[in-house]
Amino acid sequence: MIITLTPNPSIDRTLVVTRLVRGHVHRATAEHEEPSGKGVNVSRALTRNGVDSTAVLPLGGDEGLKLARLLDEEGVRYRPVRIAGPVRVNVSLTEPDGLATKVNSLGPLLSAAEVVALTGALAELVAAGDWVVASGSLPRGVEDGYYAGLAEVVHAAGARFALDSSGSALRGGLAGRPDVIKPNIEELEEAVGQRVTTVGDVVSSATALLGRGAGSVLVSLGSDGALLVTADGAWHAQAGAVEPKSTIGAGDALLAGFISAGGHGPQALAEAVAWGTASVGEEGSRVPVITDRHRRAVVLSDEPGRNSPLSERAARQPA
Ligand SMILES: Nc1ncnc2c1ncn2[C@@H]1O[C@H](COP(=O)(O)OP(=O)(O)OP(=O)(O)O)[C@@H](O)[C@H]1O
Ligand SMILES: O=P(O)(O)OC[C@@]1(O)O[C@H](CO)[C@@H](O)[C@@H]1O
Repeated sequence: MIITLTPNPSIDRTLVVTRLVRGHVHRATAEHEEPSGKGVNVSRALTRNGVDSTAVLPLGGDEGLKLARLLDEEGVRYRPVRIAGPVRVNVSLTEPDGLATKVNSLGPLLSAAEVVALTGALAELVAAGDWVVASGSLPRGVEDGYYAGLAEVVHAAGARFALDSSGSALRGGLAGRPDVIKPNIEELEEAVGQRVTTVGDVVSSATALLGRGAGSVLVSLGSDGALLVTADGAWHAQAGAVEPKSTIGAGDALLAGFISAGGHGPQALAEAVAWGTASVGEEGSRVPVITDRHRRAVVLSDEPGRNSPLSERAARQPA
């Protein structure tokens, strides 16, 4: 089974606006809400595509009740850990071209007992052969080394551990020797302290993270697809740039696809990119149904063109 753990889940509220102007009052032309947080999105994508998954998450307050109801509506299986503080609400302001401006709330402060209960809930569920995907920011009250400790619990049970986080939570998690990590370009740069502008830079930065404990590194590159870097080599997969409706949660869909296909090797990378590409065709944090059309669009290469510039970086260069 694939278990996800999201220490800081959210309700994602999307407000569609015609054009965002700083300092102005905006009237939403449409709005919707989804149950979210990175690991929750992974479980939702797996469930929507018929892959067995359980989401472990802290739930508190009226927002926690609402999140549970939204998960029930999507048929997502979850194991709630009751906490005193309310689940956060993250807001996205989305413009017609798909560009989203996002404000993520801090989330609740977890007590020491609540943190122990969260880890305990996972420890009870995990069994040999499972994958555990731990994702997202750590709420207040949870130490930077939390994901490393979680990795130890997972490995002791004979299961494998995937980590998708950022900043000090990601850096701290490397000590637990996660089997796979899934940074995007900014998270990769932040983890190695170096700017990344070409495919070659991605490979060398990801290789540095292998040296710091990661078993493999799946780097999401936005419209350039994704790179998988392991001790055995590097592979690139891409399905061609599309006009995105929303890229929120695309990285979560990518990771869901990768783990659903076994969590290692080039074929899992190709499946991951099919899921990531399908995701950008959905609004807000909605999760996609993956079809053979998405799979056929993926081009896999075992010789990534190292001098190729990253499109998202090139787009930001001064003219
Ligand atoms: N414009 C695009 N065209 C085609 N595919 C895209 C585009 N943007 C993203 N993708 C697909 O989605 C995957 C994940 O995207 P991205 O790199 O933006 O993830 P992310 O920053 O981790 O996202 P998030 O944190 O919001 O989940 C990419 O690896 C790619 O397969
Ligand atoms: O604040 P975190 O935990 O880093 O990220 C949370 C979040 O931005 O990630 C998901 C997209 O990946 C969203 O659904 C959610 O709002």
